[in-house]
Amino acid sequence: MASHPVGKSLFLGSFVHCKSLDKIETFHDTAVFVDEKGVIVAIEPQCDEKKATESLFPKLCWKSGDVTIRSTKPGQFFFPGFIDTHIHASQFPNAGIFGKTTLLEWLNTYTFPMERSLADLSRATRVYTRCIQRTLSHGTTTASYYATVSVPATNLLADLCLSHGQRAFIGRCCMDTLSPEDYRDESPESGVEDTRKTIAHIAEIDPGNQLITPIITPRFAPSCSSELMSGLGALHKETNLPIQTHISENHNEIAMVKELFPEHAHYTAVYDDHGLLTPKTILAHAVHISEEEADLIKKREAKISHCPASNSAITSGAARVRWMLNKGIEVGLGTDMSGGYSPSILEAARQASLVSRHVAMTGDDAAKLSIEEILYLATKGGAKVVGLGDRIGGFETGMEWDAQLIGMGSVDEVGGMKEEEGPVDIFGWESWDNCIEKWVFNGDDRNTRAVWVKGRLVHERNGCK
Ligand SMILES: Nc1nc2[nH]cnc2c(=O)[nH]1
Ligand SMILES: [Zn+2]
Repeated sequence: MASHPVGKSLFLGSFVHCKSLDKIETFHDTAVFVDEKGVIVAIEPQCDEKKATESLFPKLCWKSGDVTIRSTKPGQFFFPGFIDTHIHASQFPNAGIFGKTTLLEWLNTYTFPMERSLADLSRATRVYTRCIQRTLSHGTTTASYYATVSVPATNLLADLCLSHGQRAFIGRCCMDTLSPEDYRDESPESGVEDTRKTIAHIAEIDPGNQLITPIITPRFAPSCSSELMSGLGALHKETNLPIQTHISENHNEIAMVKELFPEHAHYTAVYDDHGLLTPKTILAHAVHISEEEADLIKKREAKISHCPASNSAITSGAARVRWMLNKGIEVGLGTDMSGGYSPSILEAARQASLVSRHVAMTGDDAAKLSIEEILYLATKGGAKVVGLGDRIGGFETGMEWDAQLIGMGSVDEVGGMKEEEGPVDIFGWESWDNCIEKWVFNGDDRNTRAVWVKGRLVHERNGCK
């Protein structure tokens, strides 16, 4: 549970964030002042606790007793919270289970049965609680979630994200065809009506969508009738709520779309022709989109969630992220758990690096993504994909404090490292850039010492302050 009420906070020490796609900015001996709404109200360089409290507090009309102070220790730095632009909370128990399947077999074998079983709310409570705890512990401060077809279970996911303090987009999964008879919407009309029920529930629990926002979620074109997609397109037009779906993940899926929707120019056009391709649309995967489709996505200002671990695990393919970025398409990272085996966006970032190297090995050396680029996709890029680019993803005055404290234990000559200090060996001679690289490729949730969303402490690793 979100353990602390939000008060004023002062964060001191070292901060790292992505200034742009190709630039990481590191600042030390800095003070970041966060007000009771979780908003960064001042950033002061060359500032220690004494200067902050004696000179800056009076300017902000802050009293020392009202402020929680957190300082980095050697080897620690604050980093923006990760944004998972595509994750299925309802598939969490299946993480790591995919055998040799590819998408359509994987859906029928593992995925639909698990999702259907969460109509049992006690089971859903266990699964969703653990999913939220686990993603928070990996530094995911914002997640765009698929839930299930069930309205009560989807609303429960919204309740749990709110109570644990995780920023989330909550999608009731819409599908009315080509899915199990007992796990689908009864009709296009009921699919839209049930989506409205989740929208109404979220309006009740979080009016103003401070933390939780509904997201219109047609599962993917093969499992949605044209009527359902039109209804959801109209719902988007009426509410201006965001949309998420899957696109062009797998060759058999694409062939199916061609067969089911022969009158549309291509897969992307199916969504466009139903009013579902907009600046507020998140398209997961886009592994096999054509030049023409990418140009249409750019024209509509729709966004792409790149899910590299999933694309390798269920053998979907290698998305051409450099090509998308060169076209000016906004791209973020998704775990796509449990197509992806891991709830960690750090893992997604390193897999994005490796997948880009596989694309490079097919002849386009420029395809390789740098550390700066993958961390940008994990934070600022993701923030833009979910429509929160002006609020989260970096440390700037006016932005909200969604952050994680990263710590890497040093290898001392006598005792070595304590287990809880994490899996990254730091010898003390590395540059800051090298430390960040080592964190990205060797780090895990043991390095994520604490996590805040909108100024509230939502996770703290035991025994590792
Ligand atoms: N990866 C993935 N692709 C999908 N396409 C339709 N449903 C799904 C899903 O649950 N996961
Ligand atoms: Zn997915």
